[in-house]
Amino acid sequence: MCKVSYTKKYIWNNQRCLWNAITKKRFVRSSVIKHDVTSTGTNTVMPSQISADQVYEFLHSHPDYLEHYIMDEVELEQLERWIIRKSQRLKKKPETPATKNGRKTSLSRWKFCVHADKRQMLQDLTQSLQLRPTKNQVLWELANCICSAVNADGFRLYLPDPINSGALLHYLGENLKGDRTMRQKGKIDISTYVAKTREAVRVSKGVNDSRFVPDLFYEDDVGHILCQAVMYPDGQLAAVLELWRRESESPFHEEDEEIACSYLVWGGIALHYAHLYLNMNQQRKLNDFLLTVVKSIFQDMVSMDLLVIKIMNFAQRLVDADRASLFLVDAKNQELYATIFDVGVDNTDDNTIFEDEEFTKIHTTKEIRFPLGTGIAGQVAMTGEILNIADAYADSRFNRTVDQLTGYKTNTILCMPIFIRGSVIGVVQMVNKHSGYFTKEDEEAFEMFAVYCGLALHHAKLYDKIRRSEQKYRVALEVLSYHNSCTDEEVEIITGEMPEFSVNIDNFYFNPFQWEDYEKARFAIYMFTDLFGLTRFDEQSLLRFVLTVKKNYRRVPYHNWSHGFSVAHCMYCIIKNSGTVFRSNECLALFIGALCHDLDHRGKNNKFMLDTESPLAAIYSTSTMEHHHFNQTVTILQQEGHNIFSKLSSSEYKQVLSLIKHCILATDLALFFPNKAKLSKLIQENSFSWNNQDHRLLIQAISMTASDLCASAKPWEVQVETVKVIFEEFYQQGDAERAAGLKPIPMMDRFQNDQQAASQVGFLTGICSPCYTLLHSVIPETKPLLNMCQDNLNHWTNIDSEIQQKKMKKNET
Ligand SMILES: Nc1nc2c(ncn2[C@@H]2O[C@@H]3COP(=O)(O)O[C@H]3[C@H]2O)c(=O)[nH]1
Repeated sequence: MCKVSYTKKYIWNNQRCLWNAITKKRFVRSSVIKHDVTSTGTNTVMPSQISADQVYEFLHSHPDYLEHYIMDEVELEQLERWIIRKSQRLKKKPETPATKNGRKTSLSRWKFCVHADKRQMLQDLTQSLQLRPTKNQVLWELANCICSAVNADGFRLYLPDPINSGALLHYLGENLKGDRTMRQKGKIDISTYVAKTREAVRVSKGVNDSRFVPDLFYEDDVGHILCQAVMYPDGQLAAVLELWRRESESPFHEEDEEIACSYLVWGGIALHYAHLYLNMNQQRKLNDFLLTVVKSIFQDMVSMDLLVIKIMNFAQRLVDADRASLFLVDAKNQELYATIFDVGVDNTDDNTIFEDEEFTKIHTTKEIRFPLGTGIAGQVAMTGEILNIADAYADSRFNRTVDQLTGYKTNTILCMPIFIRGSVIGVVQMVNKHSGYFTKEDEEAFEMFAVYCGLALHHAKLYDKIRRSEQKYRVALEVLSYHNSCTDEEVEIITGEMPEFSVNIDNFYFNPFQWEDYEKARFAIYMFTDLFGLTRFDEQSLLRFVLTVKKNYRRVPYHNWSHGFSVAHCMYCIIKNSGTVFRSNECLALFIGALCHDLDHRGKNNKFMLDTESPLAAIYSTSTMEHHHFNQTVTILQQEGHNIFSKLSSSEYKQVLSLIKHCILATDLALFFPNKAKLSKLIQENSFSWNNQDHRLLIQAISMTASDLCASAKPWEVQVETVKVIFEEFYQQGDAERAAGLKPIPMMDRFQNDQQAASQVGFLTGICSPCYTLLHSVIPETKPLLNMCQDNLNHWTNIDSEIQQKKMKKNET
């Protein structure tokens, strides 16, 4: 007690002395300083003069005094500045460090160590992260730094076992080894203790510590241990660092612990940022990859299998697996079979894998097949749940036969189901993680890849289906074109000299009904030749074309070959009688357009197609049938030996085809009304011009409608004959509508046939008469059409009046 108070007093006295000597006066070694001391304490005895040598001597022989002084009086920042300055001086000029028991003291070693500058340490960490960007690498570097800073002889780094919670794995710089957890009669090893408590532990051999198992010194040579927890800033355990010194060295001190601690604080931050950096990097890579995958799904439609392999390859590198396989479900046989098996790691750069077709070795085999439910893959396929297996051979579900077959040893497995529309279509398997086991993060990343695998497979299946239906479509088209094309015999029949026609067909009064179908074909060929000659056209193609067109009109009551022919005939008369108003290619389009304008008509109108949701209406929502008629025209032209335009230049061909489309679409009565309004306006304003392309298109469209409705502009007998078949077709549509649960309009209802005359009056008044009036205004030579239409209208009006009178009389009686 007495000694203690003496020491305190002694220290206090000498502190005062030193304080004055160092801080109040200029301190020059070996010089004498005159010094007036003002006493502030009653016990103080101060020498009036003190030399620098004396101070130096004093401090040298009283290191404890110096330490107390520095601890009490020197600011931490000042202390750090000294340390840095000192370490920089030492870097330039190495000094022999002070030794204690033949080795550096902990504190001095820290000062000498280059890592005393923590900035340097952070730089080193960042650099190592760039070289090997893994979290474990940062920890490894950090451990090396601390080991060097506290002058430990070695260290062991333990990482939390991702699968076995609470257990640790020994990290050897590259890989993880074994389960570190050791338990013995309620005791655990040091690292597990530190992991659990997060307390730092300093212990030396021979010291019996009841907290740990006795075999804590795993190597004979290890004499002292300093074990500390490495934490993330969020308080999670990143690792446990176990530093050790040989038995011959001094034990770890509190300072060593503090040094390590200070490094660990910085290291924890570095680790946190490393984590962010890695995450960001990985996310960027992932985004780039997924973008490429999606692009590839839409662009490389044909190579979807390759895409699946690429996806797997990327996933494989992401989870660091040695092998990857894809098994597909064979639902019929309740089996799984390997389509992609044993894909090795591909080391190509992520950006190049999509350019390199031969990027990976792929073994595809159908020989690896096993029942659903067998093995890990079978289990996943059955349950649809992910399996992460740390030790395949210890798992009873593991199917060893595949290993026996391949000679490859499976240790760890990550197996994921692939779903398409809620059902498992296959499983993708990652085998043997290069270090340790597949983690929760691996599972999450892999899950997303399984989704993309599913997407790619789904697309592969869809494209396969499309390819197959394309082939089927081709076959169907071949069959169809065989049956829908004219035969050589048919061509033979109409080949040769055109017979002399006893009638003058160049007139609007011509009755198409009096001729047989073949004769109509002959007339059609004649009209074409008459209009265009045969110098620009191949005769054989023309024969085949006309005969095939004839064949492609269905045997419906009205919209049949007769109708097609009579419309072409009317157009022929318009062209013939209108002089040179239409240009050659326009005539070509008008005539061929008229001949083909109702190809493959089914006797039902556009509204019916829409109402009954026919596939045609799904393809063309407006002018449904007219689009189809044009398509049929093109299809016939494309058949072998049918292209009547083969001698035209490509620009002429394009122009004629585009005009044909315009002409055929114009036969949709829905388009007549706007066309009528436009042309009426032009005529009223007297601004119609044959030099204006739009006006020309307009009059072509009106000419098509006029030809299409020519039955109403024929002599009365022809009109009556035609109306019979028109209404028969209308009634058939009405019947079909009724059968489909729809209510037919009165005109199409066979039970309201007394409406025919009234309907004709309406039709001729509202549509036909305005059409021929307009046509007559622009092409006066079409006057007969207008006249006949007017005649027919008068007939129908009279008939309708009679019917109305009869009805009225009937009602009166
Ligand atoms: N009511 C009535 N409609 C007709 C007559 N002639 C043609 N049509 C209709 O007019 C339409 C013109 O285009 P489509 O040939 O497709 O179908 C035709 C028929 O629906 C007719 O004399 N009377």
